Amino acid sequence: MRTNISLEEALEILLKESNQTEPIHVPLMDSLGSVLAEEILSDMNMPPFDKSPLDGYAVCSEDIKGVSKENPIRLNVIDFVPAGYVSEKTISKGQAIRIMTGAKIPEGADVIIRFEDTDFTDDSVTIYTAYSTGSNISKMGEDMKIGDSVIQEGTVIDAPEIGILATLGKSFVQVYRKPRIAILSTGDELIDIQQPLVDGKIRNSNSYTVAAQIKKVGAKPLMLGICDDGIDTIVEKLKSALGWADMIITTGGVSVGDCDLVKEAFQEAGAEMLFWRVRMKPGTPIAVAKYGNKLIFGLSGNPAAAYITFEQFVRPIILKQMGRQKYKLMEVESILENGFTKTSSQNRFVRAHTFYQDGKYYTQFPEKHSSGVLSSLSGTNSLFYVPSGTGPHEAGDKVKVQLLDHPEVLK
Ligand SMILES: Nc1nc2c(c(=O)[nH]1)N[C@H]1C(S)=C(S)[C@@H](COP(=O)(O)OP(=O)(O)OC[C@H]3O[C@@H](n4cnc5c(N)ncnc54)[C@H](O)[C@@H]3O)O[C@H]1N2
Ligand code: MOO
Ligand SMILES: [Mg+2]
Repeated sequence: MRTNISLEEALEILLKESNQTEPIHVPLMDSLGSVLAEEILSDMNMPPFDKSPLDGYAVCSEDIKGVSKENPIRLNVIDFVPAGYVSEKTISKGQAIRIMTGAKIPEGADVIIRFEDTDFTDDSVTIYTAYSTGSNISKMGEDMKIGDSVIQEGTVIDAPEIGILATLGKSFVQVYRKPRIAILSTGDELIDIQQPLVDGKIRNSNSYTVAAQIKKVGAKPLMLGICDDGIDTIVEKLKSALGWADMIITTGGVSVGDCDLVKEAFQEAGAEMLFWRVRMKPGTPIAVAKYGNKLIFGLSGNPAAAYITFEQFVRPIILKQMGRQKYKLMEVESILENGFTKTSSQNRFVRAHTFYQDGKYYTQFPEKHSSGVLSSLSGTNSLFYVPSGTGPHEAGDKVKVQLLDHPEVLK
């Protein structure tokens, strides 16, 4: 087992040990946010027929050659065709068909003239401008042609992709499966959130925070609840979860305390330790093991440490497993709104709120930022990164900030 490794080493080990899930077929609407595991070829032309992009009149360009305001032409209107219908008439010399946006162009017509450029009665239309052949016609296949590769494998399915797949009639789509992730909170001091507080105990918040983080990344959390600090209980819970979970996340019990037996439990359950302790604050005592191709993360019990190490290590691994090619948090240069008085001997992540104004990012951070404090995480959307050996920082300093939850992760 490696110990006291750098952030970069930890991430490198994890990325090497993580595998993409297998492709599965899911109903179209369940594919939102997943990565497409197939190339989508169009098996149709879109639009499937030449269609009108305007409400107006379908005419033949020959008929309106040379017309002008001074020399207009009057055509007989022989039919009316709304979208969704097909005119059975063919336009001959001197004739026009009243047509609505989205309707198929009638036989014999090669130009559409919008209402605003005509004068019309029930059975005639007067045209004052000449248009060349093909004007105002949406050609068959102008959006997609048969055989076009319209969505590449590896694309993250967002609303436009859902629309394209719907256009092509795909009610099921092949995507990389969302990993199932078991969450176990360890600690004799923990009680369920429905329980009243008892002296010496606290409610289990970590399971909920981590489950929410997993959901936000797009994977499937399953809370195993609370488990005491006894090694046998932890091993039993781990073994049962290893049967169905793709990944297990535990919180608590990874430091050096007498009751911190989670690392030992990982090994007792048959897993091989990959590393313990990363040179970062908060979250130093993170422990990671592997069981076959499944990763088991032992996050610190301190709520902010668990939250931040999830963002640094678990989130990119889940994204990679789901087939994402971009899984790193977006990092920007930002101007500090308040000072940070600490010098840091460790790489430190400070919870922060970052906003964008007039072309620049600005960052503020709350007063309370110790790893046991959860409340001040509310409203934060970023992490101010203080590399070891740097600081203190003054208001106005330009610093590096990681944006959590940035839409960039979607692509
Ligand atoms: N002698 C040393 N003591 C500690 C060190 C050290 O290096 N030497 N490291 C400290 C650091 S840093 C951290 S971080 C914590 C990590 O502790 P553990 O991962 O072992 O976690 P626990 O001891 O179980 O709990 C820590 C803290 O978090 C609370 N907790 C635990 N689970 C939950 C939960 N599900 N929901 C809410 N809060 C939870 C727990 O009650 C403790 O207060 O170790 C330091 N100690
Ligand atoms: O690593 Mo701990 O989370 O610093 O307090
Ligand atoms: Mg402990």
